[in-house]
Amino acid sequence: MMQVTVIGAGLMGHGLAQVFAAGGHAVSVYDPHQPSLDSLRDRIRANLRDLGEDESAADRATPVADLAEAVRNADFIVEAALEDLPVKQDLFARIEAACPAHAILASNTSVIPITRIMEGLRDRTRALGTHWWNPPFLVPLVEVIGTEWTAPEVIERTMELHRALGKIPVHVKRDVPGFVGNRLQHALWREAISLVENDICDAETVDLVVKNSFGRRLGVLGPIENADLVGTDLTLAIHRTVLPAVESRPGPSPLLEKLVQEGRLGFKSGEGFRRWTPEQQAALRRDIVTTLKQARTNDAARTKNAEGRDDHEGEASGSG
Ligand SMILES: NC(=O)c1ccc[n+]([C@@H]2O[C@H](COP(=O)([O-])OP(=O)(O)OC[C@H]3O[C@@H](n4cnc5c(N)ncnc54)[C@H](O)[C@@H]3O)[C@@H](O)[C@H]2O)c1
Repeated sequence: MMQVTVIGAGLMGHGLAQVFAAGGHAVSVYDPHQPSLDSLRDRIRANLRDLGEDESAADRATPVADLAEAVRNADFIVEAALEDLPVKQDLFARIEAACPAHAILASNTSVIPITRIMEGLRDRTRALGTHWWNPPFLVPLVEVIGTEWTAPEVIERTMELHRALGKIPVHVKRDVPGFVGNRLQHALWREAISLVENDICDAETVDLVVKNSFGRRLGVLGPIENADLVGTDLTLAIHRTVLPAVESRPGPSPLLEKLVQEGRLGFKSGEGFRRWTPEQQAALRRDIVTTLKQARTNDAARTKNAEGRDDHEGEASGSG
């Protein structure tokens, strides 16, 4: 078991601390905002209760108000503070000055290149990105992003650490903005917003289309699998017609800029592209958690079935 430090006790930080603690690690959590530290264990306990898991894992997460103390004995440090480059650069400089020489340093940034965050460090071979998804205890993927300086064994040890937690770590070979997941996700959002901006359909229709068509399959059929399934020849024919027509603007949509200028910020103001009552917001949040929990149950059942098949095959070949 390792000594893990999580920097930032917000939405992602408390969830990461929960997963490491549930995995048996001792976890220190640093945040400069004392109320976030005070509520840390209660938030983790509430999540574990909701998942039907052992709440005592929360006791392995220790809030620490001093950064140097939080990282002093760490083997693995992951930062989940604000999505702000100077804040992250400053944090890693202070972390490097106080942590052991063997500790691995990771950032959970959503889209900022890891190279930019880690460029000022003395030892950049032990620094990398680990990009989790919200909620961290229900979404399995963690993108592990190396820079040109990251040592291969640091990538491998980080992949192994997350695999042992039951996560699905993937190695992103080049440190590009948005890594893999957010590039794919925001390519879709760009087109979604463009369809509304160009009055091809309304905002509600975009969501209805995605949720009731290819969105239904996405959990079991990735885009590359799908291209192979229908055939690369059909995919090529479709791309020749569709790609010249889809949005290719290199910056944000003017419609998105306008919404933000007008204070139409989505859930937090009650209106964004669409209007949202508090009841609708609560219902959507509930649906997300219910669906993700169901997906987790399905994953566990699939793994159990696969193990059962392996045992059976083993028996069959053994007796054959
Ligand atoms: N929210 C998501 O879905 C999501 C998913 C993946 C990655 N991320 C990334 O994870 C990071 C955290 O996001 P979040 O959604 O948890 O944000 P959040 O606002 O919920 O939490 C950020 C926390 O950082 C703390 N903080 C502020 N300044 C700090 C400092 N100098 N040192 C340490 N902690 C500090 C704040 O007090 C707060 O508790 C961001 O980089 C974000 O882009 C977010």
